[in-house]
Amino acid sequence: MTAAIIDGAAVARASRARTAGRAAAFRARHGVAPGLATVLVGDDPASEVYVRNKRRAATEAGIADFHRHLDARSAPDDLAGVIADLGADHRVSGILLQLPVPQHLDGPALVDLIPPDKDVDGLTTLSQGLLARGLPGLRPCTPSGVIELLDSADVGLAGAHVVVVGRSELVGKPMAQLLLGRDATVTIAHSRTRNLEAVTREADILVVAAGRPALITARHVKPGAAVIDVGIHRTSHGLAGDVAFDEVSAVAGYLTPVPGGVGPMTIAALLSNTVSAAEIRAAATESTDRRSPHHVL
Ligand SMILES: Nc1nc2c(c(=O)[nH]1)N[C@@H](CN(C=O)c1ccc(C(=O)N[C@@H](CCC(=O)O)C(=O)O)cc1)CN2
Repeated sequence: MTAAIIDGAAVARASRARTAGRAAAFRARHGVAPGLATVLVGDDPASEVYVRNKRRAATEAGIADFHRHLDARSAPDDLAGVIADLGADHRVSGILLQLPVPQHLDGPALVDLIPPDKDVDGLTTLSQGLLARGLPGLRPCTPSGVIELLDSADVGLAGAHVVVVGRSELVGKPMAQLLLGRDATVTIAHSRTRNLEAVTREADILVVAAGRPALITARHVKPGAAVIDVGIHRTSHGLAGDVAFDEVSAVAGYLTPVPGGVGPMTIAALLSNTVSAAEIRAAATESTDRRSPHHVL
């Protein structure tokens, strides 16, 4: 068997085109574009690439760019001030703090300073709680992108056994919650899981976000399973994922490549969340205006 390769770059392009249409409609109706603020602290080269790509994709989709770049030695208060300013700025629909932040800063605490209605990364404690409760809210980008990839390939989720390898706040945990919301049977495996191979071989769908290059080999995969590789590593041979692509493609039914798989979907989901945040805020403002005494008169 040779796996069908799920082309994340193509699915992301289609998603971004839909988002651009929504951004144009928003602008036509409200006279202002949705705005995305990217906050980068320090000069980690990979983070610089990701933020540059996010800003370029946002601009191409008709989303206004509000970027802040802070020195690696910035104090927590400096960052808190920047986030507060962006939170109060009506032109800014969404704010993201690029992760990881330098070690002396508390990333989760800083993320929690982002106002919930501008949390386009879906990473604040409130957004994650809403997701866990199945309530409406902005969802984390990479897990949303994975769901969109699976849907694009018509891989059924309801009743499927999905094994998620990795338990990070960024991917593993919210991934499991989103899958539960789609009626999948979900197992989370992690670095302390015994006999990983036996666990992953049970999966109809295997989502790997372990942060270890080539962790998943052909032996870990049930024939015909869908394998989604969230990992991204810069190796001497170029970019690679958590999945040994060549050998797994001989066993799996579906497989995502690295690059060109989940990564582009993360950015597509971010843009979609940004326009959603703008739409939700505008609708809330309109309904407040309708209830104000001026409109009654
Ligand atoms: N605030 C956040 N920080 C981080 C997130 C996140 O979702 N929010 N995720 C990752 C990194 N990330 C987004 O920031 C990200 C990673 C990879 C890609 C991507 O498009 N990858 C390309 C290859 C690009 C390259 O490196 O040359 C691909 O896989 O094809 C986009 C976004 C950690 N931090």
